[in-house]
Amino acid sequence: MIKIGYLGPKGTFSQEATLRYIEERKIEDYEIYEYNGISDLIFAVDNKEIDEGVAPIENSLEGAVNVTLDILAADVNLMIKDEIVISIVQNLLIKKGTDPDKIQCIISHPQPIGQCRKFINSKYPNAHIKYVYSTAGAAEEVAQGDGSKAAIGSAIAANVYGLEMLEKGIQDSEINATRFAVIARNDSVRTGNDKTSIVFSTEDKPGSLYRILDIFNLWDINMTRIESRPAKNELGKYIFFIDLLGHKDDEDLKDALTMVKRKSSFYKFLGSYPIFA
Ligand SMILES: O=C(O)C(=O)C[C@]1(C(=O)O)C=C[C@@H](O)C=C1
Repeated sequence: MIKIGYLGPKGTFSQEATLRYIEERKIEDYEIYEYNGISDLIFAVDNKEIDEGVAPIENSLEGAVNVTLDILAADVNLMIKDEIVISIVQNLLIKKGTDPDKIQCIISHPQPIGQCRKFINSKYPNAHIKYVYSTAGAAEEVAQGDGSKAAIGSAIAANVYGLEMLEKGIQDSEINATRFAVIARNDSVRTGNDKTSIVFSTEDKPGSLYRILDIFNLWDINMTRIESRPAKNELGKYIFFIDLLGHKDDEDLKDALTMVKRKSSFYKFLGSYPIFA
């Protein structure tokens, strides 16, 4: 039996991604666990409370989910064993029967607030913005409120908390997708259609990042993502997250990673896993 966790409460996009993962990978024997924050979720995998955590890692409009990247790089020794991509439609949710003109506060997770920046600025430029841990948590708060608050979240959350969808599809672009990483204590075996994630930092010398990227060029390895985050020890120092096509057991990728490890001042392997089709 696999214990799978996600960012709750019910009605989050993380729940949708988790159900999609279970269906896609035909997982039959499982138990579901809900967490109030992404960090709680990842630490629950680390301390073996659960086996796998489905955590958002990047969104096509708002970019990286920093908390997921930072914890994977610095705080745990876990791996990505799978990925799921779902389309995200954001809606403005209000308490049923309340006056939309009375909205003074918009509540959501920071990612959806960022995904709906244009909508908020044009329609509710004076609203107070309140950040909470998840879209479903925001919906729950609106359901319990006096009608002065609106949440940004999914149609499922509207349903779960009995809210009205005042405006549908309010994200800045119709194309909006979030990639979730399935975080576990081990990664996955080679399927022939895989991706590999690593994080590293380079020495503070001219051309050091270039020399690492050139390894992928020489081995003809396709890079699908590069993201930098502060190294957190000094302003101007960074760590780099890179996704590559291939599996750690592919000869070329294995050789390339050995070289990267040698040329970097910090290196951590984050897992090989099947590409979400
Ligand atoms: O709040 C939720 O519904 C979540 O599942 C979190 C989260 C995120 O952190 O990116 C997941 C997908 C969407 O991009 C918006 C919010």
